[in-house]
Amino acid sequence: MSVDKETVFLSEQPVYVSVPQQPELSKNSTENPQQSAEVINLTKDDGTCNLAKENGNKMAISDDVVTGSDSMTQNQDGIQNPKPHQQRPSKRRSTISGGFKHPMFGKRRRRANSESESVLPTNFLLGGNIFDPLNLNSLLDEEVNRALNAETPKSSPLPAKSLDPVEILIPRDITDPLNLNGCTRGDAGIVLTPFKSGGGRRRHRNRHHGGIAARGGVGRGREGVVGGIGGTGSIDGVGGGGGEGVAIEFNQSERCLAPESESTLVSSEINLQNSPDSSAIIKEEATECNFPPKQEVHEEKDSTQTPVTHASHRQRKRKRSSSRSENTGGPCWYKNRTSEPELAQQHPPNQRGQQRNNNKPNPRNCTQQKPNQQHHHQQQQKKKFQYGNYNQYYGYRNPGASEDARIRVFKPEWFQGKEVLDLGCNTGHMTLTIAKNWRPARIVGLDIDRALIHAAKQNIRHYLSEVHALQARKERNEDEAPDEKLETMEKNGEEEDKDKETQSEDIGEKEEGENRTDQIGESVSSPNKNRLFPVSLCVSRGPIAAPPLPDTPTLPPGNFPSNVTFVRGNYVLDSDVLLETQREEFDVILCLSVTKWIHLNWGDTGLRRFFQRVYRHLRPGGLFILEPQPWNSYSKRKKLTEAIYKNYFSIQLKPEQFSSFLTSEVGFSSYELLGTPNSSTRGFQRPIYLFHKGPAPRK
Ligand SMILES: C[S@@+](CC[C@H](N)C(=O)[O-])C[C@H]1O[C@@H](n2cnc3c(N)ncnc32)[C@H](O)[C@@H]1O
Repeated sequence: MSVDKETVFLSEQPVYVSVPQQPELSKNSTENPQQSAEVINLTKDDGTCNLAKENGNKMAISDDVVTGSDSMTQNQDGIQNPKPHQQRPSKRRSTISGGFKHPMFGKRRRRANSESESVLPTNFLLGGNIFDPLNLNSLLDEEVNRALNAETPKSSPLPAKSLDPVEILIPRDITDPLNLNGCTRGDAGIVLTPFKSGGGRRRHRNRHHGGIAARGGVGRGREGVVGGIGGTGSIDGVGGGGGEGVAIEFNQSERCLAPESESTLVSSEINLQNSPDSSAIIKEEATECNFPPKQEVHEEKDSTQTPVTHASHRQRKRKRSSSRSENTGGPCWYKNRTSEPELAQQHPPNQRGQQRNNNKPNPRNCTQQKPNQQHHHQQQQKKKFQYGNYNQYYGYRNPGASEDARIRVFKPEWFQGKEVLDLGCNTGHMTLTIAKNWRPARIVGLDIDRALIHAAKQNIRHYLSEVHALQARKERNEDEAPDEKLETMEKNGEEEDKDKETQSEDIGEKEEGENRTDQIGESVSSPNKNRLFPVSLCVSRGPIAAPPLPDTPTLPPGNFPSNVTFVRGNYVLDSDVLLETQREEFDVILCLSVTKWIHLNWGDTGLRRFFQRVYRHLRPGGLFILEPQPWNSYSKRKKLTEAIYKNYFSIQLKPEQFSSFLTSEVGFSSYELLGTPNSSTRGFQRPIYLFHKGPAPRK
């Protein structure tokens, strides 16, 4: 309750009120608790007002303090206290404007119905009283508040302050807090909960990480098989010295999608949750040629559109920080959560994070790692990517899921209707782009890393969903009744006109207008509107599952996705003898940014064998597309494993000698430089060569 605002002095004389400055008030009120106490007593604990009882009906109500020599006395401390005054009840008091007039005193308004006596409220909350029912005075000043509310009526207690932090939900896009513009820009609909990192709203691991794995998480049941593409041909080589040395079996039909279940979930985690380590290393790799550090990507992609491993900047950041919190002894719940330990083990914290941790022992650490354990951990971590098997490779290579610039130096006719092998396909984005856009009769993505192959298989569905969306749009345009078509055209025209007024004349303008109309049609007026997953559900439930893969027999051969297969295997054979068994099988073989890893892991011998196998694997007239990493990029990776270290120092066949080796020793008839495609990360800007295998010799 407030002293200054509600000070009530009882006097025989009318009291006049002035308004002194606030600081004095607060001083008085705090320095003279006695005075306050008297005033506080005006309201009983039970909330009833005692004025009438104690002082009859004589009182003055001041908005501040009663002043005037006759109205002030000095107390023992020399502080002026107002003299008690008797007051004539009927005389209207002069108060400052807005001051409270006690309904019982002063000039009363005549009531129409004199029978009904006014009934004063007796119960107040939050420190309020009859003079300041809402306890607004407490807002005036911290000190005043403290003094005034030192004691409040029992019936009107102050609320106990909650110790729980207030949860604040911050929309990703402040200009579109409800994400009405669509679930674009990554996980735009996800809100942050700054205080409750451990609880509250948490990212659901299988829902909205964008991309296929997330969709896979939503999908149920067994997926269809991607056309029996494994086919009849055979890459019957035997797994080589590195990796798991598993033979590549092309004889069986390869199931392109694992049954949707745990494996899908694991995959999504691998790609979207637990990849900080990988990204850190890729980043290093991209910068290892003395290039400036990679630009951070701020563009966020539609979460429903972002395939696995096209992790957005924000996702990566989050991952990095989650990894960091783990490294720095984050809360124990992380490790205790079911399924997390396995993942944590799969993707151990990055080295830098651990070093940070070494310096600052964290008392919250659940289990402190011993130094040699940590060393082991680091070794494990390094081994993890010893083949360049980064699981966020494309996120860094093509930030924001942008187009892979390398595709521009390729010609569609090299692939159309051809049999293609993509060596070291990683999560399959290049493979899938070619499969979808250029319709090779068959394209096989091969990688040594099982998890990457699994992710690549999941990514088929993502690319397929794009195809479906395109088809749906086409169908809709065809289905549209003439009237509707006209309407749409009118709408288009209106939009374009508006655009023209406000935008500069550029060619993208019209396309944008059309797109928007498409989207409007899709979500509002289209008969097929239910094909589009509503934005609100995207936000609340995560993106819709990508379409399941169709059954092979229903698809014509060469059509996407029946033309694509992913296979796990090591392309480096165990011995040269095995080369003899290699049959011609492909028209085109891609080897993009793989040679360094072959070279480091298997040395010159392994790389030579690798090239020999490629040559033998190609049909006459075949093409070998090669993007080698430069020699100066090798040194940073030389300490990954002992074998790599040894190999690094024994390498004689440097990348700049590859072309002459391939033509003079392996047998390629000619080669050409296709170009050095631009990359936002200069470390990825590498020359790409095309080697020709000569035609079959005439018999
Ligand atoms: C740096 S990534 C390049 C990815 C892809 N070719 C591109 O540039 O778009 C290298 C890939 O080669 C794979 N790899 C390394 N050694 C391999 C081998 N012996 N056999 C098959 N794949 C291998 C790695 O797992 C990794 O995914």
